[in-house]
Amino acid sequence: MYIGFGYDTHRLKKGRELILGGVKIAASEGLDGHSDADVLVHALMDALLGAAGLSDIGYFFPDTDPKYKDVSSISLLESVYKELKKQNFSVNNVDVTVIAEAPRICPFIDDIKENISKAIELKKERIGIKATTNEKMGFAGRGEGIAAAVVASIRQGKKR
Ligand SMILES: Nc1ccn([C@@H]2O[C@H](COP(=O)(O)O)[C@@H](O)[C@H]2O)c(=O)n1
Ligand SMILES: C[C@@]1(CO)OP(=O)(O)OP(=O)(O)OC[C@H]1O
Repeated sequence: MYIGFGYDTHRLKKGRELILGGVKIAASEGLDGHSDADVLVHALMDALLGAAGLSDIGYFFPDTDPKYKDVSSISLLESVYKELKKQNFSVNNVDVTVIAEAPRICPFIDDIKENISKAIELKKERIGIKATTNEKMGFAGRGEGIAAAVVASIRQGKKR
């Protein structure tokens, strides 16, 4: 069994859509980035790549490549999962924490789980999604951005 950790942050900006875990969330600002800036999925990809000893998302999807402009991060997650499968890895479980002062993430957790479940062939029961505010402290607390931290466990061999 292998464990990986991923962490990412993106700045909030007016005129951008807010996409978290592949779910479009109505909000006055969205996350800024070269891609769709889905901070949750970025942290998840890094956790999976880290567990597999496979570098990071910047290595696989450089932000200088026009191919990734506004790309759906869920589609990148599918590619990451393909890389893992090539090396005979399967995912045991993933545990996600989103740090956001707003909006509330709770109502979207089931849809987020659904998207992740499809992308990495993992039962929804093995996907943890949580959210916390930063109690108004720091960049997340001031509403300047959103952060996500993910722990993932993978194994080499057949899926259970
Ligand atoms: N963006 C967020 C932040 C929090 N929640 C939910 O509220 C609970 C309390 O948050 P605290 O930061 O005050 O501990 C948290 O456990 C989540 O259930 C949320 O949905 N979205
Ligand atoms: C997936 C990528 C692709 O440009 O997304 P970005 O929106 O640039 O986000 P960041 O987390 O700064 O870097 C990861 C990139 O590889």
